[in-house]
Amino acid sequence: MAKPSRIYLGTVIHSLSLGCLEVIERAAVAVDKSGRIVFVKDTSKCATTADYIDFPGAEVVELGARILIPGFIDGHAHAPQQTFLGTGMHLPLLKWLEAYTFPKEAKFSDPVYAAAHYRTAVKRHLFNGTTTCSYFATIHLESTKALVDIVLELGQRGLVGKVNMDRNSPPFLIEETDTSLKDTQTFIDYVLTKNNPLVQPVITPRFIPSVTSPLLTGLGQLSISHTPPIRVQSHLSENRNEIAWVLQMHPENPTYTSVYDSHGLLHDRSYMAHCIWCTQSERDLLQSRSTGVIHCPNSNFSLSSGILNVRRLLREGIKVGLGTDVSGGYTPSMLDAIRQAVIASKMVSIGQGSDAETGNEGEYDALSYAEAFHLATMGSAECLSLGDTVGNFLEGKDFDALVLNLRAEGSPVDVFDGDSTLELFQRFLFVGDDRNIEQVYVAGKRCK
Ligand SMILES: Nc1nc2[nH]cnc2c(=O)[nH]1
Ligand SMILES: [Zn+2]
Repeated sequence: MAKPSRIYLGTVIHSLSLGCLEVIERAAVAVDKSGRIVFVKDTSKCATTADYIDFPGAEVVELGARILIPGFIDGHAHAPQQTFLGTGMHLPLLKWLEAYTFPKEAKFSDPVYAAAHYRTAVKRHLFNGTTTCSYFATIHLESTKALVDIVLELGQRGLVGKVNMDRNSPPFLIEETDTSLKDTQTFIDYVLTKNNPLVQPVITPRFIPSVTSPLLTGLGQLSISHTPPIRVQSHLSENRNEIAWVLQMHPENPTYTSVYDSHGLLHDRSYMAHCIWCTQSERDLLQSRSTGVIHCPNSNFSLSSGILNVRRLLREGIKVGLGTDVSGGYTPSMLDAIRQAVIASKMVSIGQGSDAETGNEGEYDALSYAEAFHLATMGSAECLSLGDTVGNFLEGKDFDALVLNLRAEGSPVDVFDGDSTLELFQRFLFVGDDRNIEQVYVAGKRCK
């Protein structure tokens, strides 16, 4: 057993599998000096206190009534888009990209501007309890390197992608095919040379309309030229006009999903945002490639894209995680993603005439709070190929954790006598905010 260097005493809640929460009212969580979890013990089952606190040199941290949960994992966010968060929400995807996104992202050609604004964005995610975030940057190499440096400096766990765009883009935000591929290679080398597991590169073609076939092919080859393959993230089947455009551009492919697949971009280290309108054959393809789906409900509502049937994906054995899609979604809060995922699933359920009262395991059953929490932690971890490292408090994983205080100064949550731990937890999920997230840890290091 590794030597505990710190032992947290408090209430633990984490997700072991979809819908299966473990609650330990009085737990001891031991963390070693490299930030790994040494053990999680239910102190009520220990014969003596020596079993969980008596370790030479270990600091004991008493959390009292505070609750310890795993950090949130945002499977899809655009770091430059924090600069126009909450604006342009009256437009659908393609118009929003033209009017808001592309002009704002062009400003990130300046690495100094980029560094200042990336710092604001990363802090905001971190302070909202996002311990791991999968970021899209922009097409700009130096600025994307700056994002990597900031993620490392602030202590977050980040998957970072230099965006590729070599067609159908405005003149102020487009690359040559060769430059795009070369810069992606340089970026990957830059991140891998850091030799820090907290930050990893992701191959990030923006979406099919923005990337030519030769570039997609080059990116697919680049991904599998590494062992294990470099992760791939993109957007898939988000908006119906986008899908029609892709099918018109790629008559050689039967579906949007098969365009990615035929360029070697779908594998078990790929994850695609949205996938709202994927047909059965596309879902079968995602499942057979073990590619994950990142559900971004706020964005799907805000850009009027559609409502994903998450239950169906889960029943079909497809990996599902949650994302904010800042700023298609108007908040970096994963608590909001949890809430909106629950509401989206209820809208699907109601639309199908499902009777929520029956509780039958149907194709359209809404998500429970425990299931939505699972998607925001373990679900995203599995999509991002981080399931063995983070997502819950199993021994040997990294201690990526949030300390919740429901009685914090200015808290939006009222606490009443007799509230059970699970009632308090549900209230945090639906009513709480960053004021309740008192402490944030990534690999054992405090970042808030
Ligand atoms: N939501 C969202 N969809 C996209 N599709 C292509 N680019 C984007 C983007 O920046 N946001
Ligand atoms: Zn997005």
